[in-house]
Order: sequence, then structure tokens, then C-alpha cells
Amino acid sequence: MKTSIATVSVSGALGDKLVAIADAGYGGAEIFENDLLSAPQSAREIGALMRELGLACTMFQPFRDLEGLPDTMRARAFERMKRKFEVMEHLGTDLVLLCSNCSPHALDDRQRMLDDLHELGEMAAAHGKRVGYEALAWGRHVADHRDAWALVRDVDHPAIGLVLDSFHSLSRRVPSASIGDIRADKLFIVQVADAPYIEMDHLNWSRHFRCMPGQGDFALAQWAAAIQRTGYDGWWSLEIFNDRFRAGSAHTIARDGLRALRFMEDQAARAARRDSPMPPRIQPSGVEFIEFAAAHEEAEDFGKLFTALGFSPVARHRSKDVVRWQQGGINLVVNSEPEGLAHSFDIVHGGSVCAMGIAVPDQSAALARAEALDIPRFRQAVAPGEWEIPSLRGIGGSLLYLVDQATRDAMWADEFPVALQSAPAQPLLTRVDHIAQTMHYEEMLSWLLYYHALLEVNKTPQLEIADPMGLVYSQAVETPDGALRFTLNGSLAAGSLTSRFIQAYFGAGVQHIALSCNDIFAAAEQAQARGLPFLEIGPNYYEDLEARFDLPADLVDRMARLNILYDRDGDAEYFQFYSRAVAKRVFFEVVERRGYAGYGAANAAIRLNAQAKFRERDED
Ligand SMILES: O=C(O)c1ccc(O)c(O)c1
Ligand SMILES: [Mg+2]
Repeated sequence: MKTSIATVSVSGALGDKLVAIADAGYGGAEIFENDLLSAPQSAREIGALMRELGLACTMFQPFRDLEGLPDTMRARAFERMKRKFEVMEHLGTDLVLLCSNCSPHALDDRQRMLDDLHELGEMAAAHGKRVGYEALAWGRHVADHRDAWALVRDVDHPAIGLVLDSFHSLSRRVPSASIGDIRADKLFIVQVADAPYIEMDHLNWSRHFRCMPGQGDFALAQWAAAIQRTGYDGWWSLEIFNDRFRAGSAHTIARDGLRALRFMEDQAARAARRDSPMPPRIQPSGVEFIEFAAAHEEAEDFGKLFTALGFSPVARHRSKDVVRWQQGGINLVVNSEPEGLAHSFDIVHGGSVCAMGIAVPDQSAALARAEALDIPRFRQAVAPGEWEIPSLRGIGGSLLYLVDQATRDAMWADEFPVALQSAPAQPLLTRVDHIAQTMHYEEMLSWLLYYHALLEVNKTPQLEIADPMGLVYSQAVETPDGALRFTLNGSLAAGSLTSRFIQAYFGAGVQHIALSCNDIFAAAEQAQARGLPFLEIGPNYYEDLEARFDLPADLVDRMARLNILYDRDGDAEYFQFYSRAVAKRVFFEVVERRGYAGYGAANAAIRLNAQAKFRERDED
């Protein structure tokens, strides 16, 4: 796939954008006119810079409002276009994008449009240039690629072709099967963007909510496969208008864009049952372990909490200051080594989660998938006689270990041979239900893409949750069977718990861990007896619960005594309780799912309010 990106997609000044685009590895870039107008360099200098960076100038854009104008405005539009041909000469591109006319003066006169496009073709050809015609979703008379294609086809001029932009087509739900009518030699360039399906006018939706393929809701795999079936072999150029991206780092956006294009190519190949250039997404079967970095004092705090939750310290590492805690299928590892990544992590963040190990069927296929997506592998010095579990760079500098069956067996048996206590004989907690990761709001789409492209996970819609100090956005990625679930949370409000976590912790990371059980009342009673510091829920919640769900009073009383929250979806029920934060950062949740698929979003605001009470005490 020949990859390109419009400069409007990336933050910064034009020169810096181009450097970031080249560094990420794109073959080309579209120059967005506004970026050029505000740049200190001349068009000639930008053209030279692109050649120096090895970037093709794939297109100059946009040019607006030309076809179907009344006579009084027509000549002026053609004159404007002629001037742009000179700029394009300097930039080193022969292609300019013409947006379908949005002017209120544009006439609904098809023959006039055909005549104008023909004359434009003649003028462009005389200058050695080509014009790609794009139907904007809000175009006045042409707003659908089928109409744009019909014009281009009927004009039948070698210098006039079509631009397909996934946003305009998929936001209007134009069937991708219609792309089959388009001739590949007439398709001058393809622009790619994803977006969430939201109720909004097309212009604002397009200008503010576009995102990278895989971050939104559009069926891009089918759309791209339909384009490939025409035989098109030109540029695939990202065009992402998004304020969130413009606030981020140019290098991150450029890298994510390329990752997203590769992911789309992979999904398109699979949709068309062709060979993909990369191995399939990893199918994780659960969380194998969660590793905490903690110096001794904080390790003791973690130990107390783990004990209250019913865990036992079962083994010590053969040579390192690392202890494995276990219960049911859950492994928590506390790393107090005075050197290595965990130690560095502890110095930067304080006691917290520094790594997660996910169970994967095939380690080398998993690593190959990561490599194809340019997800960096982490390596540190391995002492003689030691071995390494392969890991990837994850959120906030933490690690994502890839654990297959052979590694799992060797890891626990050989690395942790020093037996301590026996594991609980009747574990009340059985497995990791979900891991909640907190990050800057601007990073959320980036991590969403990371997980979605790497793992065979689905995305849930983004939810808005009311924190007493502002809004928190939350979105989950989960395997179809629910074996692995991560929630991603971010907030723009400086005072929300989410933002305070990032400040106190110096960056993104795991904020809470939810563990599942089969009997929430037994689990809560045991935790209470063992002195778990519960997050206390006020009485109003329980009064409302009784009224809302028509639950028996004695059940609600029991829930109130144990600080258990409740949600219901049809016949499916969800029970949850929370601990207070350990080491002022990480807290735990225990859940029981009775056929319930969500995360108790209805209770999130209650939980955040209950936590706000401890702001002063639980945080520095
Ligand atoms: O929002 C716009 O005006 C605009 C401009 C150029 C494009 O290619 C496009 O898709 C939209
Ligand atoms: Mg476009």
C-alpha cells in the first residue's frame, strides 16, 4: 500500500509536520493549502524539503467552488485555478483536489458542470496537471460519490478524475458496493478517515470528529476492499481533521496514522479473504499476571490489601526480591528489586502496576504482529542463566508481556521455586475481570488503536461519566468472550479523579483492577472480616436502588452493609464493591457478573463521588 497523509492531519508548523511524516515512514504527503499559506517557506522551498525528506507530494488541496457557477463568477474561478498550477509546479505535484461546489451561487445545472469540468480538464492538461473531483458530504448539488463519479465518467477527460474520501461516503452511508462502478484509471487518489457515528451535521462532524482508521465506527475494511477490487494501486492518503490530534505530538500522530493504515490494509485483506501482509490479531485468553513495582514499605501495604482480598503469598523468585501472590486464576507479582525496570518505575511513579502479562496462544506470531504495527518491543539486560519473557512497550512506559503456555509453565515453576504459603484452598476470587487504565484525554484514541490493532478485541462506545469535578470519558476494549477486558479512561477536567491520578502518578497507568468472583456476598464478608478498607457508599444510593429495581428490602440491606453496588440490564445482573486506594494510587474492585456484559457505568458517578471524599486523605 502506498501511504500518504494530508498535512492538515498533523500538529505543528508545516516544516515540522513534514519531518514527522517522513520519520514515520510515509511515502508521500498532501499539502493542505492553509498550511502552506501560514508557512515561512516558499512553495519552492517546501517542494525542495519534501524531496530532501524523500516524500512525494501526492496532492495539493483543497480548491473550492468552481463547477456550475454563474457567468459572472466563472472566469474568476478558472483564473484562481491557473494560479494554483504554478504553486503545484513548485511543490512538485501534478494533482489538485477540487471539492464539489458548496457556494449558494452554484447552479443545479448538470450540463454546465460537465462543460466546466471539460474546460478545466483542457486547461489542466495544457499545464501538465490533473484535477481530482471530490464530493463533499455537504456539497450543494453534488454530495455523493456516485454523482461525482457520473460527472467524471461523462466528462471523460484524461485530466479529470475522481477523489474518494471515506468520510464523505461512509458518513452518508453510501454503499461501498457502488465503488465497483468506478474505473481504476479514473480514481486519482483515495483519502482515508474514520469517525464515530454521531448525530451531527456533516460539516462539523467532518471537521472535528474524524479519526484514524480503527478508532471510529466506519466499515473501512469493506470500503478499502471495494477500492482494491477495482484494481486501484495509487496512494492511500489519511485526511484527518481533528482538534484532539492537532493538540498532540506530530510524531505520535504520524506513527499512529501509519499503524492505522496498515491495520486497515490487514482488515481489508481479511474481509476479502486474501492474504494479509501481517499475522492475525492476537487472541488473548486472559490476564496471566499483574506486576506491581513497590519498594518495601509500599510492598507491605500492597500485601495487606492482597491478604484482605483473600490472596496468599505463594512463592518467592529464585534470585530476586519478587513475590508471587495467588488466588484462583489470579497472579499478582510484587517486585521490590533495587534495580531494573520495576525499580525505575517505582522511582518515577511510586508503588504501582509496572507490567501486565497476557496469555497468548503463540508468542512469535504475537511479536510479529506487534512488529508489523511498529509497536516497540522492550528489552533489558538479561543475566547469565536468566531468560526473558518477550514484552512490548505499553501504556505510560509499562510493559505488556506475552505469555504462552510453555512460558507460563516455566515461569512459575522455574522462576518462583521458593515456596512460601499455600494458595487459598477455596478461592473466592477467580480471575481478573478488567483492568482500568487512566491516561491523558488526548492519548485515548492512540491507546485504543494500539489495543484494537494488536489484539482481537472489540471496542465499546465511549461513555461520559460525571465525576464531581468534571467529565470522565471511558471506553472499553474486550475480547468477544470477555476473557480480556481493558477500560481506557481520560478526562479534560483538571480536578477529576482521572486527571488527579495522572498528576499524582506522573503519567498514564493502571488505576484500578477488577477481580471477579462467583459469590459477591461471601467475597465481601470475607474481605470485611479481614479488614479490607472498603469504599463506603451512602444510604441514598440504596434507597434509590430499591425503588428503581424493585429489589427485596433485605437484599438491599445486605448490599448496603457490604457497600455493594448493583446494576441490571434485562435479566442480567452486576454486583460490585471497591477498596480504597493503596499507596494512594491503585484501587481494587470485586465484581460478580450474572450474564452481565458491561461495567456498571450507572454506578461510576456514585463511585467517583464516594472517592472524592478521600481526596485529601488518599492523595498527597
Ligand atoms: O472540510 C473541508 O472543507 C474539506 C476540504 C478538503 C477535503 O478533502 C475534505 O474532505 C474536506
Ligand atoms: Mg477529502
